[in-house]
Amino acid sequence: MSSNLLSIDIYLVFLIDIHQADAQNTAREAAPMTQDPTATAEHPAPLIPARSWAIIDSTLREGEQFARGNFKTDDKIEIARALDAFGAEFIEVTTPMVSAQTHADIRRLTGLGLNAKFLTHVRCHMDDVQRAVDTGVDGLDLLFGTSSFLREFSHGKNIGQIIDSAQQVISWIKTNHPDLQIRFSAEDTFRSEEADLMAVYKAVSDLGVHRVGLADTVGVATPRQVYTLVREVRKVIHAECGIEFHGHNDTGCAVSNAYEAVEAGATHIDTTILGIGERNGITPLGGFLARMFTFDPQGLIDKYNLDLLPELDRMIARMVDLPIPWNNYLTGEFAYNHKAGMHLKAIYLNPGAYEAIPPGVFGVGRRIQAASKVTGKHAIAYKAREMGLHYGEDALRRVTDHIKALAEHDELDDEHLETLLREWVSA
Ligand SMILES: CC(=O)SCCNC(=O)CCNC(=O)[C@H](O)C(C)(C)COP(=O)(O)OP(=O)(O)OC[C@H]1O[C@@H](n2cnc3c(N)ncnc32)[C@H](O)[C@@H]1OP(=O)(O)O
Ligand SMILES: O=C(O)CCC(=O)C(=O)O
Ligand SMILES: [Mg+2]
Repeated sequence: MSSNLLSIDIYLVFLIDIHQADAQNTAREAAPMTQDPTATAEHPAPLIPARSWAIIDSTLREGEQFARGNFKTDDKIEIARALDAFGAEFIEVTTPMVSAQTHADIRRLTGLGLNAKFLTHVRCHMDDVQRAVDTGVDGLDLLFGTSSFLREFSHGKNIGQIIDSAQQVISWIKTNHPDLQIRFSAEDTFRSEEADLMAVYKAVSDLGVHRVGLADTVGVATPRQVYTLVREVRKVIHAECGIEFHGHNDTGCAVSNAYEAVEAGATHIDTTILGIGERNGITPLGGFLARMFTFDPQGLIDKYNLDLLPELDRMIARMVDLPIPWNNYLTGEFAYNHKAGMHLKAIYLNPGAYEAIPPGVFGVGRRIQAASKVTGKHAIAYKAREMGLHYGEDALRRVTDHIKALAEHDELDDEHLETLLREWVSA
């Protein structure tokens, strides 16, 4: 055989280089956030620290409103345990008003002794709240639609009546169940009048709710609108009152909108695993984490067991009997597929050249697709070296061109490429 065998040492050094580059990529620091009092010159604060926001995962509430979300008791327990193992701070469950079985399931879930706090999503109505308080949840997520659409076609109440109901319900909870967290959300926030919203948010904040919610119920808000409104709401509520954002994905902005909400000061973001929910769903857990990872990698690594994300996505895909989308954030089949020659040259030297987030952190691997018409000589040389083969410059050019020409007509898989490279050397 005429090729020089690449020694195992060189091969290992090469692999280690890739892993070191991954680690550097993970630990790279984002721009400093000047208003963070803990920041120092040596340890500048990340742009958006992960400790400034929490996840309210609503797979067991919004996710039950997904076309194929019909979770049985055992499914709910599996989902809750998996979210808890992942480190989700809050788990939102459906209202106990749905059925006696749902009521019993919530009690079962809250009895599991998990670290995550359970919240149940209920209408702003005494019947619902009284049914919810004996389920063992940590908090109640109240809502009332404030847009003219929902005032006219859903519940028929005006803003004054909404505030009166909120007062009755919130006062009752605070008097009778002072340990419960209370959140009040203005459903369809982004199609509501700003003056109405401010009146409602100020009233419920004065009544002592722990969080107010902004809901982009039909997925119509733009990132700039979300940013602006969160800032405005901040001005009328008490300093200790949190802000939650819930965003649908009808116009493809659910992740961007959640990010803008956090940037503007939101403290809680609603997500579901794989983004399942009414219509085409809400902010997906994985997509939101991918977005936020780039600002504070270490903060996310400290807060969550990120490498469990693929298991969460697989679990929900199995339960709703759908595949994980091929282009899903982080866990899609091709989310870390590298193919073009110019990319492959750089990726072998440092994966960070074409990856914003190291896949290993989220428990996924990358795929190098070296055999295609868009490949290049560096990729072929690397692939050959992995196999212990070495080509001179002319031979490398020729074998590369041969592979490119073949790939114009045929799909070449790894096995085919390896056979071809081996035969080329011994020919
Ligand atoms: C955008 C969202 O995702 S909001 C959350 C949606 N979640 C759900 O709907 C939970 C699942 N729902 C259910 O199981 C049922 O709809 C129930 C048990 C809540 C109510 O069932 P029903 O009594 O049969 O009423 P139905 O669902 O047909 O109508 C909704 C009722 O809620 C009322 N309503 C709507 N929003 C609110 C609110 N925020 N606060 C109080 N009442 C409300 C409506 O006025 C209507 O009551 P009405 O018949 O007295 O006018
Ligand atoms: O309660 C909320 O804030 C959100 C309710 C909801 O699912 C929505 O408005 O889309
Ligand atoms: Mg929703």
